[in-house]
Amino acid sequence: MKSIVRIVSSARQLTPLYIGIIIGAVVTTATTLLTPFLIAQATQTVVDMTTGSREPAIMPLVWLAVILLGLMLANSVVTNITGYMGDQMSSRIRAILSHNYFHKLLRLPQRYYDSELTGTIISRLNRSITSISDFLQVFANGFFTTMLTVVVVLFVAAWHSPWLALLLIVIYPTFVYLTALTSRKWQVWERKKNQHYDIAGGRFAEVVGQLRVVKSFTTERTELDHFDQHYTDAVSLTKTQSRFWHAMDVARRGALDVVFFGVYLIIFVATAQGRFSIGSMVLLIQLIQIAKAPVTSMSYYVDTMQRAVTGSNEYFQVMDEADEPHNPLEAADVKAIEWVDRDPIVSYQDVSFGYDEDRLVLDGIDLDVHRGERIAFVGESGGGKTTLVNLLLGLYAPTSGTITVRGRSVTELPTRALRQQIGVVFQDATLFSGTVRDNLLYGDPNADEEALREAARRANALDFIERLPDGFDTEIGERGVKLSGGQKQRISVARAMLKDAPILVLDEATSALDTKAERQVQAGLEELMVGRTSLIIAHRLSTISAVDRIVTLINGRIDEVGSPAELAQTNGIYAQLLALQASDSAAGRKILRRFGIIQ
Ligand SMILES: Nc1ncnc2c1ncn2[C@@H]1O[C@H](COP(=O)(O)OP(=O)(O)OP(=O)(O)O)[C@@H](O)[C@H]1O
Repeated sequence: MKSIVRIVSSARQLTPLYIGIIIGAVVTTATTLLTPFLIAQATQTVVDMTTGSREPAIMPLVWLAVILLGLMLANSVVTNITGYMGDQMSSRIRAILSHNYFHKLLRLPQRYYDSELTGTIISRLNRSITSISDFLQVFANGFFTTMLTVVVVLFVAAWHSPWLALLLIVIYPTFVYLTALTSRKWQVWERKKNQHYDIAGGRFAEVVGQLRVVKSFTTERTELDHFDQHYTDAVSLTKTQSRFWHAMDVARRGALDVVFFGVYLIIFVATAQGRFSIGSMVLLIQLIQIAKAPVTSMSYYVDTMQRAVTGSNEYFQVMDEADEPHNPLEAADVKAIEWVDRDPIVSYQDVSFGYDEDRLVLDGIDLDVHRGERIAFVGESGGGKTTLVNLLLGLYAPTSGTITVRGRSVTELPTRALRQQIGVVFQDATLFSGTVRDNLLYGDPNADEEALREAARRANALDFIERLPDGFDTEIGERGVKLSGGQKQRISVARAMLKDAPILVLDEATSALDTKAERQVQAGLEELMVGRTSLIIAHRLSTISAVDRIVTLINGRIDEVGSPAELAQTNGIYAQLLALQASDSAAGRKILRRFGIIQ
């Protein structure tokens, strides 16, 4: 319940709508509640006229009918105005909650995503937000109406008979108590069901995103079976959950029916004994009918509320995760940062790091990268090359030691300012759906047509872009599926070119390309590296033969640092890999593969 209060207060700007809906609901209820009084009045008038205790006349009855019409019309209008406000509230609350959730996800550290599936994150968002907005709408429309109805019915009942009122007073809390008793158990099942939906949803998104892999391994059936299993489990949990809920509901309503039996009995007997007039009887019966509605719809309220409680708990579980140390959405005043532009531009000082507490991936790394230098990392696959770069980008903080960029510690720099200094070309050219232009503008949203063309030209991409059906405006599909590997890479090189950062990280992708495509991408990369400091994660010995220095890593430690010519002579990893590449033996290829040098 606390979490629902948190949700409502996090959307405080909707207060006028909340109030409008409450007022609307109260007016609607008032018009509904006045109707029985008028009908009772009309009934009594007719009875009095037919029994001769009043002069027969049409006009009083016409007036009563006209007032009834007025009430009904008012009811229709106000109901619809309230409905309109309810729609507004629910869509705005959806917008606010979704914004906050996405905003939060963009601020969460990389570590959070290491153990979460994208599909799970999405299905959790949809479920929690739908349940919360549904509840708020039901609550705003229903709660105050119910309270008002209950109060009016109790007063009118007490006016006629204290026993009647007493019976009714017992009903409401008993019903709420019985419902709450079953609710806790219901929620446990609901959480379990949601876990199944989340796992299935997570896998679903992963499979759809990598359908080529699934098709090539012909695992469609297995994937579908796993998916179905989660839904089958959820269905069987629902059976138990729903059977329990409805059995309890029968018990609750049964108890209620007994009480109403008593209420009706009192009314009938009292009227027969002449203690209530016919008009009073008609009034009371109608009011009891109205009073019954909130009690029976209470199950629905509680049901919606339960979903909202579970949903909002899940929502806040994400919202309460710790952010990245520096909010990457904060517009950092890059100009205000005092960079120390002396050599080295990047420095690792005794840096150690492990993703898990008990295993170091990097151990005591000391390395200075000089301005304008090209430096390549060579090491066994899983040896920590990407991790070195992850730390540089501030995606993870070193366990110990310091990394500086332009003289400033990475962990102390605003994330935005740090990442604006570093351009990255990822191994799997990570493009987005949309046009070629959209993807290039990702590097610099303000780039003009000329700048786009120039970057594309230098990245060796202009020719093929111009041959695309709509040139720069060609849609490239999800993650760029409509382009070849080499084309995607060249666009991602052009994108990095437009970002124009002084430091470059190249996670070499050329190993996945054929020789021609590799040459084209390599030419683009050469252009990109001009005038920048480049850190290259090497997957090809040929492409790193021209770097300034090579760093070899063994077991998370630096083994050797030197120029390609120097290292070719030392009999270290690099020299051995060169020799293996020349020999072309099967054993040699295996080792090269281990070093990620060949596929
Ligand atoms: N997000 C992560 N969570 C836990 N462990 C990780 C994570 N990323 C990498 N590792 C582990 O850290 C080690 C170093 O990984 P890293 O990606 O830095 O290697 P690499 O040298 O870049 O490998 P490759 O050349 O194959 O890309 C590996 O043992 C890997 O299993």
